Amino acid sequence: MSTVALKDVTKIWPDGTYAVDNLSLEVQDGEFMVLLGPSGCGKSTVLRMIAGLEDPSEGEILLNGEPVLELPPRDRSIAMVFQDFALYPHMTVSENIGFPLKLSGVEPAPRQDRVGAVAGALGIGEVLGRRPSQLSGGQRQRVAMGRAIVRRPGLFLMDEPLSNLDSGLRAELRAEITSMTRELGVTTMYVTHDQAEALTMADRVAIMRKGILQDCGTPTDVYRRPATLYVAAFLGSPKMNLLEASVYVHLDQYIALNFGEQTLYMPWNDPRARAITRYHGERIVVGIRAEALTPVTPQTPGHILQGRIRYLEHHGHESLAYLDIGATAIVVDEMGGPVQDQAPPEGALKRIGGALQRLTRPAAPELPVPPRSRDRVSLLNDPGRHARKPAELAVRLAPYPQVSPGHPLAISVRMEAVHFFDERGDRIDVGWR
Ligand SMILES: Nc1ncnc2c1ncn2[C@@H]1O[C@H](COP(=O)(O)OP(=O)(O)OP(=O)(O)O)[C@@H](O)[C@H]1O
Repeated sequence: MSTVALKDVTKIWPDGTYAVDNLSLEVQDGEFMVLLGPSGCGKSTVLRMIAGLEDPSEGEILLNGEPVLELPPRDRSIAMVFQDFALYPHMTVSENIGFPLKLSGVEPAPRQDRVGAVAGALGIGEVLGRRPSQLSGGQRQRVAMGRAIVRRPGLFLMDEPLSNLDSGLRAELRAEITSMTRELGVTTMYVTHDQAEALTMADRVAIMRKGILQDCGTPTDVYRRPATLYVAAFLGSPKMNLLEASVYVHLDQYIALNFGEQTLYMPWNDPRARAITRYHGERIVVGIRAEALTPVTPQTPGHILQGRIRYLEHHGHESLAYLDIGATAIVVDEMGGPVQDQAPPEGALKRIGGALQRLTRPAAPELPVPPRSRDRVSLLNDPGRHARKPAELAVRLAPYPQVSPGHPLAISVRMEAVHFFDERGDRIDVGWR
């Protein structure tokens, strides 16, 4: 039995960098929790604090309900596997896996039994007598996992364990890791920047950006109802269409979402209508995934956008059309660098609250400093703070469709699958999850 709880955990490096900012997260017994986010967002630092390799600057970490910050790493019943694992080159696979048991004084016979069982579960029972140099990359990673798991830890921490492997092997090991950890019932925290890995492996996914937790839920939750604009932009391929819209409320009738040249009308009986009423006369971000869009004949009634194909991408099993619809797209910064509290250098490019800004003056007081606890500032109302560009609406088409760039295309929008975000990037919706 092993549970993990992080309470208001912050890690500030000596240079002032916030690697992790006020993180609270609970992992249930036997759960497979994936920490997902771009490079530098603080994922590894979270694992290292749980393992006891780093101390938090603030906050509390509990294992099985007990505070562990005073406990040295070896007493935490944790096993960790990294991207760059090191096996002992002069030892056989069997000796490598059994080494932690030997260190803790387990007799050779039971040791051999446990090594055999773990190697069998990992599909490396046939190579127990080989040395690491005689193994493939995938086999070596399995040995590293075997060595970590053989002590039957309460908690398994994995930091991008598959990132050095080729894509075929990654997919294969993905399935093996999840079935192994579920079979053993061991609580697992798994770090990756690969959304496919996160969505296929996790019971729940925690998505981080610049040290701040953005969302946490099942893969279906975070994909279908992302809590923030950032999560909406980060998950999914093709990327979610994020369009700037002006809101006009016609009480008891409908809400008009104006994209510049075109308007969608949300009926008044839509459960989200009341929440959007607050934004009358303001701009919001409307998020539409490609799967919520269907090409239709031009005169089809309903929620229709008229567009013109700008370019096509053929992916074999489908084609993607990118349409000019006369709208403006919001570009969300995906960089995962931590929040810097220092004044940036003159003329530097600094990303603030999801936006890219060229700073012409060095004066820190004039900078729009994001609120410390919430890395969000207005995305829409200050032209200096966000990137916008003409929208290219991504739409799925059949493979090799009979259309070409320049072709007009009418698109039906499934309104119930549309997402709404406010100027700070928070989801607009009531009781949404
Ligand atoms: N020992 C350290 N001293 C100072 N800064 C550090 C230290 N370790 C990490 N950082 C910084 O803290 C931030 C978070 O790093 P961390 O390794 O946790 O990110 P990550 O999300 O795991 O990234 P990656 O996927 O690239 O490993 C980064 O900006 C990193 O440069």
